[in-house]
Amino acid sequence: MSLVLENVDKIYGEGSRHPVHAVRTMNLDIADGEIIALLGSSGCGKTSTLRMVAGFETVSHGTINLAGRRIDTLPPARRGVAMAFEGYALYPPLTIAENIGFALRGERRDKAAVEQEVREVADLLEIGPILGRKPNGLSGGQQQRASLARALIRRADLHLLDEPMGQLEPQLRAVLRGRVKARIKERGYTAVLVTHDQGEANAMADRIAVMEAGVLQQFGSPADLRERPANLFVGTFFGEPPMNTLPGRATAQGFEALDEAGAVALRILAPLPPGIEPGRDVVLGLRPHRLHLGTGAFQGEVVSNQWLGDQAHVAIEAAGRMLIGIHPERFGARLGSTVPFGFDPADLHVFDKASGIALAHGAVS
Ligand SMILES: Nc1ncnc2c1ncn2[C@@H]1O[C@H](COP(=O)(O)OP(=O)(O)OP(=O)(O)O)[C@@H](O)[C@H]1O
Repeated sequence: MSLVLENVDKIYGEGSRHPVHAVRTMNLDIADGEIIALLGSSGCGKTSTLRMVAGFETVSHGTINLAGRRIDTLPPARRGVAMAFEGYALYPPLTIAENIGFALRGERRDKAAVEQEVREVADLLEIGPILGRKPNGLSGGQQQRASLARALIRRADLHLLDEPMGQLEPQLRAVLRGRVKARIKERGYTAVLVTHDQGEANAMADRIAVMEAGVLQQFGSPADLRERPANLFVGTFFGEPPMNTLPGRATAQGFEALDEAGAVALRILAPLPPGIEPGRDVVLGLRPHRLHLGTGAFQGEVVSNQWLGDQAHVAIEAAGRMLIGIHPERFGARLGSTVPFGFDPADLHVFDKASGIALAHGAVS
């Protein structure tokens, strides 16, 4: 069901001497059947946001609506929300199967049908063999999957998943991401996933809400965030390795990238995108896979050259800055050697230097 957060704030200790403003004027409009991820570094406010939706934290200001009904004033049990939370305890006296099936209790379902559904969701999460065991003595990863199974088995208006696979090994996590996503989509659930792992957000979410310091920076599809980052924070936070950045200035002929002393280090000849006037202080952004190594108008010194098995990551020092380029094959250049490099100005992202707001993507046509 659709979930709408309107002007939501979370202030811990409001009115006290040291209030913490954890979430600031958050607006999110999530469509029925959509999976979204709240993505950001530790302390950015994603868990606080999720806990307000679940009802474990009060909303300081603003409203939350689920399926057109206001829920922020309701107790958690009446919100129609299923949750898998880090440390969201399983009941110790019950077996894992009973813990998972417990969620279906109120639904007056046939016992055999419940058992079959428990078995199915347990197989999906690779915990079939531990269904008869009690939570104590199980690994963190097993308990986490049981908690996730308990949430996924419920037909709720909304599913909230807080770092649901954080304790699993990378390989298992990669397999389960796909399965969990398929299950959510098959059932038409709406889900909010909290993660600090952009790989997970990319793999599972239709849209990603990037947060920093309690503020929503951008809410868009993974492709939007990659190709049209709203600001310099999203540009450098999202994408691996991070976007290269070059402080510079717009000129009548294009852009000048400046070194740390403020001297012109690179001249990029290109017509200015509309809305950017000569003299504007900017930061130019270039994704590493758009930096061409071994060819181009510029020169840089190789400071590292790593072959990752399927691509090379090469760091070069140019314009007094460190730039990273991705090369699809081994790049045969020694450390300390000087190599040509270049890029298409159409691949540049241009940000306003003072505010960080994006001015243009694909600097020229
Ligand atoms: N109960 C609380 N009382 C006071 N401050 C809190 C409380 N819970 C969280 N905070 C603060 O609110 C801010 C946001 O925390 P939150 O847990 O929402 O971030 P997060 O992005 O989920 O981080 P993490 O990934 O580490 O869980 C942080 O500064 C945190 O210290």
